Amino acid sequence: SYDYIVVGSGPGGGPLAADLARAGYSTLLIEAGGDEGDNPTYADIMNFNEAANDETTRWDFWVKHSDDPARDLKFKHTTWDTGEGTFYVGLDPPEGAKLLGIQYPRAAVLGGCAMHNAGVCSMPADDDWNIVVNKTGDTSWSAENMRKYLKKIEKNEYLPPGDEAHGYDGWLATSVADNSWAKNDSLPGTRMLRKLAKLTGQDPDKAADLVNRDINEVGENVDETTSFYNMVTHATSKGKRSSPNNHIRATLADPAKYPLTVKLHTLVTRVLFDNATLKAGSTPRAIGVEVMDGASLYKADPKHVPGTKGPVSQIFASREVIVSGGAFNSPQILKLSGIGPAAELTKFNIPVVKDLPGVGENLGDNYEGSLLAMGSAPVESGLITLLFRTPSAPTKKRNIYTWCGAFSFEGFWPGFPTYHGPTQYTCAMVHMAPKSQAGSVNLVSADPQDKPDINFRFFERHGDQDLRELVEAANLLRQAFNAAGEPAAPFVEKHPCNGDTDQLCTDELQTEYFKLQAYSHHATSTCAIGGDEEEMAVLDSKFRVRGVEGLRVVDASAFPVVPGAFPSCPTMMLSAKAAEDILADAKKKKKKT
Ligand SMILES: Cc1cc2nc3c(=O)[nH]c(=O)nc-3n(C[C@H](O)[C@H](O)[C@H](O)COP(=O)(O)OP(=O)(O)OC[C@H]3O[C@@H](n4cnc5c(N)ncnc54)[C@H](O)[C@@H]3O)c2cc1C
Repeated sequence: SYDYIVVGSGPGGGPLAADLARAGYSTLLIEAGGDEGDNPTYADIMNFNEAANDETTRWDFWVKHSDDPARDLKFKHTTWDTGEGTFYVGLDPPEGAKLLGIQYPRAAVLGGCAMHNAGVCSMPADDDWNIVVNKTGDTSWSAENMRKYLKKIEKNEYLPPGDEAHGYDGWLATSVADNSWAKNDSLPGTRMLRKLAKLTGQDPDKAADLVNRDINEVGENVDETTSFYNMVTHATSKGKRSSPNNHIRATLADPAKYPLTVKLHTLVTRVLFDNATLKAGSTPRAIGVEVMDGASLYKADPKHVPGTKGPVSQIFASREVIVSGGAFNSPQILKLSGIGPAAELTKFNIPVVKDLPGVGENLGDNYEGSLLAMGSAPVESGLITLLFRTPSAPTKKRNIYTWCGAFSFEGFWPGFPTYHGPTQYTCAMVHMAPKSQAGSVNLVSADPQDKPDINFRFFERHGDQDLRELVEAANLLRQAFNAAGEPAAPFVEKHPCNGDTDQLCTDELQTEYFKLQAYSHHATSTCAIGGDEEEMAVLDSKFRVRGVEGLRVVDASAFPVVPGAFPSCPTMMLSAKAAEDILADAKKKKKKT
């Protein structure tokens, strides 16, 4: 038995387990994957695409983008199982191929998806934190207060010490790229940068300095500021990935001081409750978890061998169980444990412990799309990172995070990305603050090895508006391409408008393109924090599962709305906050006894 059991070692659960152990509590961290911290595919941040494709850790979720199968079949990276041990990706599958869906990779490994992601570290808009204050009245969620958690975890390697907005002694290294290329006026990329400056109301002569601006700065009207920035990554300045894996390992390195135990290759199948608390009129109390031991037991793992099971056992926690399986797995674990919409649980003969209709609902994600064009010659340039607001955005806040460079990024499928040749040039776009969070994660059975059914229902609510904003962004970015000048220009666009076949690049054509081809990889909000009066609230502001004792959810599923453009660093901040909240409760309980 342990004081705490944490399920899942990603940005939500990993740092939390380490922090609880560092506070002296015996903590068990259970992770379905292994530890690849020393594997260069994961340790070197530049290998992020290889990492996301790697079978060692990959969990494949095959998701839907809508309730309309015919619409989803038009997604050009729809993936099929050929039955011959290979995938077919595209619109014209071979006969007999079995439809899998749209790939949504996750990493089952110590450190979670922070071990295969690109490491982009970006603060959300203040409103994305403040919404929790507005919903729950808990002022500890104010953007101002949340900054202290970045300061606590960050080991900033890109600003001189003393910057009030940042931390320098934490476990999470942050760094930026060398953007000195922008000072070279003869580069095609620099000419594009200057053009983009003009298009977005910035001074072209200041662009070479602005590309070094701190994207995680604080200040007046930051969220309304259109500007170039330097992209921050959670990696060291030497290119080594920094993630919860580092914090966990550093904690394990001193077992005499920190009582942390990590159990790898273990699938948590459900949360256990004290039977005495399951009677009518009592509040159910979580007392532990049931686990199945073994690697590759979950069917999202491409290495899973059908029919394989592992020995099942029970592990107990004297204080609390914390579920941190991520936006797909946390709601699945809760539902398998009897916490979720009663009708869905009953359908699968799962005894209802607590009827909570919000579990697995409210799934949100940023819409992503890209403008890809082929130059006439390779485009010499570094990355241009720009945050801007498109004209029809309903608030004054910037709504697009874009990064442009000589790469291609068109979403996810087995073997992504496509290399289009040395002249490829892309502006990748993250559309922030999506106005629809109508997605869901639903059980397909009561079998914990099964993957759930995941449907994002893209553009279901206010979709026309979000699509308009994406088209506006593409129209603006397109104007910068040919500013590159010869020999890089002229460019032939591949999408959203296909320069080889489309006579006219209309807004209608682009709207249709983004509606069918948008993709995403920042899923959140399926066990959302909400106010006492909100029927769909799953958690209170202290991460406690409503109506249950001894159980919290701490990961990206707790955010009521998608936090800004990139959720990894915000989730690690949320984790640090959860540790503080849990330890404060533990202190209170100690005083009482
Ligand atoms: C390809 C890709 C690239 C990305 N790039 C970026 C980026 O550059 N910047 C950014 O900010 N965000 C990025 N993200 C998103 C970001 O990494 C996630 O939002 C973040 O990792 C979420 O953290 P989490 O703790 O909620 O979940 P996860 O990171 O998914 O961690 C959950 C952990 O729980 C484990 N687990 C799940 N179920 C069980 C179970 N039943 N038993 C035991 N263990 C279990 C999993 O194995 C996993 O390790 C990317 C995501 C992907 C997929």
